[in-house]
Amino acid sequence: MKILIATKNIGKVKEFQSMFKDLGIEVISLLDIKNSPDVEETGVTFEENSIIKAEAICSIMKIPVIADDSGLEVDALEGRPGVYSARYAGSEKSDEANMDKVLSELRGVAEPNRTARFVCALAFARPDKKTFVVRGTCEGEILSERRGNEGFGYDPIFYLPQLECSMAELSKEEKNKISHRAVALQKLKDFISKEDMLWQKP
Ligand SMILES: O=c1nc[nH]c2c1ncn2[C@H]1C[C@H](O)[C@@H](COP(=O)(O)OP(=O)(O)OP(=O)(O)O)O1
Ligand SMILES: [Mg+2]
Repeated sequence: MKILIATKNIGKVKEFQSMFKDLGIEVISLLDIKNSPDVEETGVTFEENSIIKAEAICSIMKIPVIADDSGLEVDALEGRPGVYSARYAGSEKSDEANMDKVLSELRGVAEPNRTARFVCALAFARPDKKTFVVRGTCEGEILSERRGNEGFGYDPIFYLPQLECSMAELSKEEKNKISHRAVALQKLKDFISKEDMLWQKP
């Protein structure tokens, strides 16, 4: 079985591949499809954007699609960069420039006020069915400099107090146990298996 993830972010694709491996499900993405469209993220919430991306690609491809809209919410910045996380420092979508911008905006902010969370909305769109959307979060703090080389995006500046390391210091397997994406995907799996049980009722 194959599932299409409506994303062009290689970091997300690798995490989904790893998280679906145990189910024997092969993950493909928009990076495997020639001339796949860029869907504009016009929503104001993660949920809205994930639904827009999933439904746009589902209506073109006519197969079930999962889309991920995710980002970083920093409390001292009133929730920014939020849904603008990917384009925070400009439309060219640079992880390095985005991290630099958050670090400089938080310069001088003391540790107890550097709380933040990663948020992930996953929308599951299917032809002729109602789209289902879930949210997962992961709480942490913003470091004052980068730590670690794993993961992608804002991982090097995101500190996990319980684990006493940054998200970029975790292996892929460790990140996929605790991340916002893993929490959301578990909710989606629960939904899909419940639905399966309903179908199987005599
Ligand atoms: O686990 C994560 N670890 C670190 N950073 C993360 C993570 N998850 C999302 N992020 C950041 C990356 C990007 O700045 C934004 C997502 O933006 P978002 O529009 O959902 O994704 P994207 O434009 O890279 O790819 P696409 O829209 O094709 O799925 O949040
Ligand atoms: Mg995007």
